[in-house]
Amino acid sequence: MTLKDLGWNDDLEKAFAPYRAKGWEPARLIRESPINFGAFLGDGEEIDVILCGRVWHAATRDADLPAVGDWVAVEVGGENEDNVIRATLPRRTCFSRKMPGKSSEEQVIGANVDIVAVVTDPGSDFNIRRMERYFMLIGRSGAKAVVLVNKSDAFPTEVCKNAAAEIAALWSEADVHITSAIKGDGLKVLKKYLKRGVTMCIVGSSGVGKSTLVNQLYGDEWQWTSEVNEVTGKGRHTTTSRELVPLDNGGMLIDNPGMREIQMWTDETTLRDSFADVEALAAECKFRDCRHRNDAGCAIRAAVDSGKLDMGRYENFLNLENEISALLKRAEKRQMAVERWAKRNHRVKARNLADRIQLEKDERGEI
Ligand SMILES: Nc1nc2c(ncn2[C@@H]2O[C@H](COP(=O)(O)OP(=O)(O)OP(=O)(O)O)[C@@H](O)[C@H]2O)c(=O)[nH]1
Ligand SMILES: [Zn+2]
Repeated sequence: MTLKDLGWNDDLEKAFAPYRAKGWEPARLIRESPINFGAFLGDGEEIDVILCGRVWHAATRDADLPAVGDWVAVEVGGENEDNVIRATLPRRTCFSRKMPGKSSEEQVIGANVDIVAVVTDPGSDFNIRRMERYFMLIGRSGAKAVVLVNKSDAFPTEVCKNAAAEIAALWSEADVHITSAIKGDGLKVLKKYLKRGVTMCIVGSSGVGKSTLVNQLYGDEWQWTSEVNEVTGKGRHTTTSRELVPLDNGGMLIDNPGMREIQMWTDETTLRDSFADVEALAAECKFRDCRHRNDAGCAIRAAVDSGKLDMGRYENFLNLENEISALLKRAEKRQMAVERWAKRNHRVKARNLADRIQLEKDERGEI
C-alpha cells in the first residue's frame, strides 16, 4: 500500500511541506479507540498514535479534532516512545451529524469521504423526504452522492425507473443507479467509483441491501453486518477495530456506528417534517402548553372541526411523539452503541496525561 492508495494527492503534499521539513510523516487515521488513534503510514504500516496537547487546544470545536479519515502529521517515536499527531491537514470533505440527543455539538463521522452511496429500494423504503435529508447531509459534506435504487429484480421496471427519476430530480449532482445486489450489478456500480485512493461510505435504511453489497466488496475475508456489538460498539465483522478499510481492488470504505445511525436520525426528522403544517398551526393555539386535545383556544382542534385538517392526520400528529419514541426504541441498541462511541471519542482527546498538563499550561498562558 502507498500514500496514493490511501488518497494522498498534490494538494495534501503541498500542505504537508512544512511538516516534512520537520521530519514528520503523513498518516491517515483509520480508527479511534479509548486510548489512542490507529493510523496507516504511507507504506501501509499500521501504527497507534496519540494526540498532542497543542493540536487538541487548537481545536475550538470537537468537530475540528482529528477523526477517522483525517490526514495528520505524525512524529514517529523511537523505541518505547509514542507516535504523536503534531498537526492535522485540511479536510477535503467532512461528513458529520449532530450528536445524539439534544446537544447541538457536531460529530464527525468521516473525514475526506469522496463518495456517499445511499441505498434504497423502489418499494417500502422509498421516501423522497428522507432522500432529501441524505442529500442535505451529503451536500454539506462536500462528498459526491451516489444512489442505488436496489432490489430491481423484485419490482417492475417502470416502478424502478419512476423512483430513480424522482430521486434524480431532487439533486442533479447525484448519480442514480437502478441495481440488484443479489444479481451482482450493485457491486459492479460501486466498483466503478472505487478507484485508487477513493474513500466511500454506504448509508441507507435497514434491509435495503447494504450488508449484501459490502460483503461482496470485501470478498470472503470479511463479513459485514450491521448488528452492533454491545461491548465494542462495532459490527461483528470487525476482527480488527478498523473503521476505515482498504479494499483489495482499490478504494476504501469507512464504516462506524455513527454512519449506521444516520438512518435513524433522518427518519426522525422526516417524520417530524411531514407534520410541519400542523406544527405551524400549534403556534396559534391560545396556550403555549396546549396539548391539542380538548384545550380551550386550540388552533389545531379548530382546524379539525372546520374540516381544514383531516381527522386521521390529526390523530397521527397526536401520536407522533409515541411513534418517534418507538422508532428510537427499536433502534435503542444502535443508539447506545453510538453514544458509547461518541463518549469514547471524547475520552481519546483528553486521555493522555502529558497532553492534559500541556493543555492546562496553554490555558494559563504558560509556555
Ligand atoms: N430481491 C432482492 N433482495 C435483496 C437484494 N439485496 C439484498 N436483498 C435482501 O434483502 C435483505 C436485507 O439485505 P441486507 O443486505 O441485510 O440489508 P441491510 O441494508 O444491510 O440491512 P441491515 O442489516 O438491517 O442494516 C436480505 O434478505 C437480502 O438478501 C436485491 O438486490 N434484491
Ligand atoms: Zn392546541
